[in-house]
Amino acid sequence: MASRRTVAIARSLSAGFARRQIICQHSRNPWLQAIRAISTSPAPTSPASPAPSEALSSSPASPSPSSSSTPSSIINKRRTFNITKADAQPTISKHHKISFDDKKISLPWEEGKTSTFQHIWLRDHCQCSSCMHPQTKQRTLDTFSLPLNIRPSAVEPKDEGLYVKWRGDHESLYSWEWLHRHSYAPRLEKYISVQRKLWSKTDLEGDMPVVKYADVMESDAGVAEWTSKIEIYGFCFVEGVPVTPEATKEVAERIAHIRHTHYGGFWDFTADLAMNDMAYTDLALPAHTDTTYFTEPCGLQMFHLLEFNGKGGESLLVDGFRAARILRDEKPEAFRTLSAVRIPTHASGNEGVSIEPYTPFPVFNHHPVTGELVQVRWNNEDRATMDRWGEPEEVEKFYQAIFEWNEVLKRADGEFREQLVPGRALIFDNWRVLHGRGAFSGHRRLCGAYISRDDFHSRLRLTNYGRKEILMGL
Ligand SMILES: C[N+](C)(C)CCCC[C@H](N)C(=O)O
Ligand SMILES: O=C(O)CCC(=O)C(=O)O
Ligand SMILES: [Fe+2]
Repeated sequence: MASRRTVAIARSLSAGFARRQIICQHSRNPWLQAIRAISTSPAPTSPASPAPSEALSSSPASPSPSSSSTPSSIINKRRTFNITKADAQPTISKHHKISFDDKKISLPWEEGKTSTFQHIWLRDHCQCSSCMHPQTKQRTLDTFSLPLNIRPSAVEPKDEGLYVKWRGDHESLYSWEWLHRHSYAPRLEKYISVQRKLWSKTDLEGDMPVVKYADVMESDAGVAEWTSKIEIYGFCFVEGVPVTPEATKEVAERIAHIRHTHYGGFWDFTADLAMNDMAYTDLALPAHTDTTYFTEPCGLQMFHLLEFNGKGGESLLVDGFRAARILRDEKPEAFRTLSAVRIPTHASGNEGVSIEPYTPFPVFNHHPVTGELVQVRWNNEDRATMDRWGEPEEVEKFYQAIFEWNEVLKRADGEFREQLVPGRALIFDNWRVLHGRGAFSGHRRLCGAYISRDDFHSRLRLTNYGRKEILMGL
């Protein structure tokens, strides 16, 4: 645990060349203190480079058994998953005075903590309609017209919030809730958000994420339920979808516009190699995530089986975040390797298409500040030639790691298998859940679409928390 500013220089296992990354851990800032650069940490031999288990301790990939209870915010009591705040409206202390010096304002909260805000920061974040465009919510204030040493001439608590009169006469009013929410010194973590449920096959028995077509089509409350289930479980079925590509497309578009790729927008395909990709064959596809060859892989993927007259073709889902946690716990070395080694990928089966990301990415991608696992990218079929290594041992180490990862992915208790059926569409989070299908014979027609992660996230938050709540957090 870093008690002062620590700079850890981690030599990563990157395929190709020795990269150096500087990871700063600043003890006084709880946000930065959480920095755990898993993806670049060397073996946990020095105290400055935490073991993965420690580093992921607050992440969705590793809820500790004791903290796995579902927050009340996501219990589906009323069909929507409204956020609830741990606290009532924040109030300012009656016994302590708001004060300011030449640098900052100090705000003592009733709960006993005191937030300090520097003047330049506060003035720059003025919420008034001449500093922030009331319709576009963009900053219209010319930040650079402010004196860097700006100071208030008066500060006063009002019912609605903190009133500040600035030298030079501008007036600002910041609501208590906004101030509490954005307190950075210290950060006041009071707001709960959706927590994921990592699942095994048996966890899903009796707890299957399903929504009704009519609910999703009729109201945003239906979409709130749908998107939150996708967020919590990493996938969700939609029951009762009319068996046409048109109706399926409309369902997908209840979340957001479709992401076009070289496969088109909304796709509708059979095993005819219309596109040169194994998806368009009757071959088996082991668990994978799609579009690992994009700089930003598609966020959601939807499938709806329209026709099937044959044998086999069963679908497979595996919770990649749960599998990552298992690997981290059982084979930490493999987990570290796959958090660091960058795997080149490509899509080049089709004439006129040769796609690769701007840089190769590792299998496990972590939030750069919190260290939490945010994205799994894994498609062994689309892995390109790996011809950039440091030490020769890195090659063996890499193969060891992907063999161990493959073994975890193929454990029966993590595999949820189900035959898709017309009328029951499947949507899943392609950054978390891996999918596959068995080999098949006969005629099989599948349609579906991709949706970008950011568009999904926007819809998830707006339908579940409401615009007012979202804007307050910006
Ligand atoms: C979904 N759709 C049939 C359009 C394409 C499937 C693409 C599969 C590809 N190998 C990948 O991993 O991206
Ligand atoms: O055929 C299927 O069920 C899925 C194929 C696949 O992985 C894909 O289209 O991305
Ligand atoms: Fe796929």
